[in-house]
Formats: sequence, C-alpha cells, structure tokens
Amino acid sequence: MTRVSAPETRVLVSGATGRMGRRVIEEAAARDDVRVVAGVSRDLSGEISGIPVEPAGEFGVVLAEYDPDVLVDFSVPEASREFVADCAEANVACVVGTTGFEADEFAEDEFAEGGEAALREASEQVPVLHASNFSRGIQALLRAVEGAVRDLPGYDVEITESHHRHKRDAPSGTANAILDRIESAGEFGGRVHGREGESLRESGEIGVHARRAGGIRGEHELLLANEHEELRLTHRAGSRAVFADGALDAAVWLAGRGAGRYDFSEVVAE
Ligand SMILES: NC(=O)C1=CN([C@@H]2O[C@H](COP(=O)(O)OP(=O)(O)OC[C@H]3O[C@@H](n4cnc5c(N)ncnc54)[C@H](OP(=O)(O)O)[C@@H]3O)[C@@H](O)[C@H]2O)C=CC1
Ligand SMILES: O=C(O)C1=N[C@H](C(=O)O)C[C@H](O)C1
Repeated sequence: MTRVSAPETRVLVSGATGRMGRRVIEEAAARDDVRVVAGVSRDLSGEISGIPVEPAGEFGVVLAEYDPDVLVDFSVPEASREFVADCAEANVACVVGTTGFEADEFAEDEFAEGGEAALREASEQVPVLHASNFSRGIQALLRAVEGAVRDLPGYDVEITESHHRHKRDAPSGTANAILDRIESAGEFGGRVHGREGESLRESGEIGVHARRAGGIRGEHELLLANEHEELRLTHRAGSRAVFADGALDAAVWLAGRGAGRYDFSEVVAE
C-alpha cells in the first residue's frame, strides 16, 4: 500500500537574519511537515543554512516567485505591517511573532474592533495568527493567571519580565498579554511601570518590571501576595527553539484555513 503523506507547508521567513528568524530556519530543517522556501532581509542577499535570502524591499516579488503558504514573521512592527499587507494581497497566511506594537494594538477587542489596521485588514482576506509568545508553557501560564487572579481577589499583583540585553521593546509582548488576562479576570486600578522616589503602592495597581541583561531567553513571573502568603507563577524559556517550533506548528495549523483572526491557544488545543 502506498502511504500518502501530508504535503509540507511552504514557509517564507521575514526577519530571517535575526535571532528568531535564524532559529525558525534551523528548526524547520529538522521537521518534515514544513519547508522554508526563502527568507527576506534588508541587508543580506545570499543564504542562511542553505535557504535563499531575498531583499525585503522586493517583498511582493519574493511572494510571487516563491509562492509560500504562510509567512512567519519575527521582525519589527513597522516592517511587519507592510509584510502582512502584501501577504493579504497575495493570498498568503500570516503567523506574526513580532512584539512591540503600540499599546493595545493587539488587544483582543482592539484587533476585532479597529486597533491594528494592518492585521485587521489582512485578516479580512487571509488567515492571520499573532502571538507574543509561541511557547506552550506560556499558554498554560495564561490560563493559570486567570484562575489565580479570580481565586485571590484583593491580592497585590506584580509582573517581572527578564530578557536579553538586545531586546528593543518593554515591557515584553508576553507581559502585556499577561496584563490583559489579569485585567479581564479582576478589578484593578492602573499599571505602574517601575517605581522610584515617593511611590507608595496603591490598592489595585499592577506593578510591571522589565529587566534586560546578558542573553536571557525570556522569563516571566507573576506575583500575587497579601500580608500572609505569596503565590509566584514563573515561566522560563530555556531556548529560542521553543518559540520557533511553536511558530512552525502555528504555520502548519494555519495553512489552508479561511480568512480571519486566529489565536495560538487554538493551535495548542489540538
Ligand atoms: N512571539 C514569540 O514567541 C517571540 C517573539 N519575539 C519577537 O520577535 C521579534 C524579533 O526578535 P529577534 O529575532 O530577537 O530580533 P532581531 O533584532 O534579532 O531580528 C529582527 C530582524 O528584523 C529585521 N528588520 C529589522 N528592521 C527591519 C525593517 N525595517 N524592515 C525589514 N526587516 C527589518 C532585521 O533583519 P535585517 O536587518 O536583515 O533586515 C532583523 O534580523 C521581536 O519583536 C521579539 O520580541 C522573539 C522571540 C519569541
Ligand atoms: O524578544 C524576545 O526575545 C522575546 N520576545 C517575546 C516577548 O516580547 O514577549 C517573547 C519571548 O519572551 C522572547
């Protein structure tokens, strides 16, 4: 009997020369369900691990030439918006891992009702999945956050995230996603980013702290405390492979779906 295997998902990587782009290319090489057909970069024309890298400035031409099923984007917001708009025109699905968009651009209601124009518009024509964190552990953390906040009303809430010294945006996209979950699960005042000088903690505020040092891949801790006890929920990424593989899982899952906005929790649930 001849065994018919599922076709590989053809992936184009934007931000291909970056820490994540390179890792996506490396991880894809070890899988048989995806194939990176090309990467794009502003500066490099050549190859990364045998994969052709084409000019980002000719993105539309690259889409036509390589005919990918899915774009996997780990770049910067200003570039990501353009890539996604071009993909919508070319009927290419989009998995976006880039963070650092304007506050609330990607908040769930904002996306649906008018926040991030490029993603919203693209999702009317092609499937679009944006996640600030493609690790499965963070998906579990997000669910745990909701339960903890609901179960511990009135507890003080603080988030600390730690990343490598090259990270451009703060707080991290993941910290923002955790903040959104906290605020949807309970009644809180405002977000307070760091503290200095006269800064007595007010009831209901959520403290947010960003550390940048060395090569830390990504750590997020949620602390809930009252006078008598502390609960700490911590996630630590040991390698960028966890993000790259999650994004590739999302690409395989997204290929062939109808236009719309999708969430990484749907990928993890299957
Ligand atoms: N969702 C998730 O799970 C994760 C998300 N991230 C996010 O992914 C993003 C990238 O992270 P990382 O790989 O560490 O960053 P890097 O700085 O290493 O890479 C970013 C890449 O984007 C490209 N780029 C930068 N500016 C432009 C531009 N104007 N036009 C086109 N391309 C551009 C650069 O390539 P070149 O200069 O060659 O064009 C660069 O290689 C960040 O937003 C980060 O927060 C990171 C890890 C996990
Ligand atoms: O820039 C990074 O490295 C990471 N960015 C993402 C974020 O901003 O949340 C995810 C992960 O923590 C690594």
